[in-house]
Amino acid sequence: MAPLPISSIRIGKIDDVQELIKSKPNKVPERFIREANERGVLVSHKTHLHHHIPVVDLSKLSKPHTHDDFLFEILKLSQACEDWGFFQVINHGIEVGVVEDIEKVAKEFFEMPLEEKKKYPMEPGTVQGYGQAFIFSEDQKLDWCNMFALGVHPPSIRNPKLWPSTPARFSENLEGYSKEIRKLCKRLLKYIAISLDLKEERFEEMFGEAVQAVRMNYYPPCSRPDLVLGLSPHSDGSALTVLQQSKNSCVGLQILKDNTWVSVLPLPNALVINIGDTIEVLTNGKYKSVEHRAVTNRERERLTIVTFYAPNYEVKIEPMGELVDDETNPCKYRSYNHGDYSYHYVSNKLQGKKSLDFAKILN
Ligand SMILES: COC(=O)C(/C=C/C1=C(C)CCCC1(C)C)=C/O[C@H]1C=C(C)C(=O)O1
Ligand SMILES: O=C(O)CCC(=O)C(=O)O
Ligand SMILES: [Fe+2]
Repeated sequence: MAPLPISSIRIGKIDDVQELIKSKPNKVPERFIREANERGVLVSHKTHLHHHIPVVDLSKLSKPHTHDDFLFEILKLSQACEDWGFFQVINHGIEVGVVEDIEKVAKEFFEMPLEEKKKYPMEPGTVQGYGQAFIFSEDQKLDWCNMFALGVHPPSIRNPKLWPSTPARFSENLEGYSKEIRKLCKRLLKYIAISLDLKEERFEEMFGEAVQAVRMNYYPPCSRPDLVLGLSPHSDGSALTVLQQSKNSCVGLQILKDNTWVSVLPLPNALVINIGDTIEVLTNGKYKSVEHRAVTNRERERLTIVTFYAPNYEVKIEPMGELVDDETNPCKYRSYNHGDYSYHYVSNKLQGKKSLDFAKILN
């Protein structure tokens, strides 16, 4: 995917939030302060409600005791994808060591001095490297977050200069982790296909050599979490996203459910999965990519490791014939090439579900 034309992008000075809190722990610069309506008290008493999004036990799908157990879990999965766009998976089969190892190097990376991290810069108009993504103007508000993003698969999307030499085991741990997450995504897509009454391999066959990218998000504590956002509201452009929260993580992820921001309570050893825009389009809107955001904490830092899994850039995306009916369920999205959607997604700021307007058929 070509970088955006840099000459036209002026993004102003971007303060590194980790450095900010070292020098002025109680100061929140104007550029981080959101308008009251953006901070998101959307509705009533339910705001800040902690909620367990649906929990899917993958061992009940891979090694069910009975066929009914299998069907019950598939039903849970399909309800989660339809009603929430989010679920947590437990008993996912990824070894604790693999999860711990990636968390360790991600943490060590963010703890390095700024000069070291700046060796891997996210240049304006690109999405890989260390910095803040999705900033396209000088007056755009900033998120209270430092990011480090890398394309992982296929190798052609990698920028090897951005793979850090320190921490020493960073690349090795990321390779091992990404292989496991890739296997998990393939399994999940298989179960999602079953839940839609499609043949198991439907997505895998369609996706070709799937694109996989990782983004590590580090949210330092903020003295005024009520004024800032850790990550602006957005839906993910991927097919599936896998989010790992660091061990004993505080709450931070919120999803928009019935016009209310609902906090997701981290569960030990679970991974959070969400449906991306691509599955929404493929299922003609049956499974939803749901808007979400991250908020910060006054005392505690938070680290998340996020994998975006998507079809190959060459793949044509459109609602699947099996899920469209001209009479009862007409096509809601046009067809497009996933590479074009990726380009569109990364050329625009995070703004709720606006990116998906690219594909919507407006009546
Ligand atoms: C900061 O990056 C993102 O938030 C992001 C980008 C992912 C990507 C890379 C880091 C390098 C390779 C390209 C790709 C765009 C996948 C989000 O990813 C979403 C957005 C789309 C579209 C997608 O497929 O995943
Ligand atoms: O860090 C989080 O809780 C949310 C991250 C996220 O939504 C993303 O990286 O796309
Ligand atoms: Fe996201």
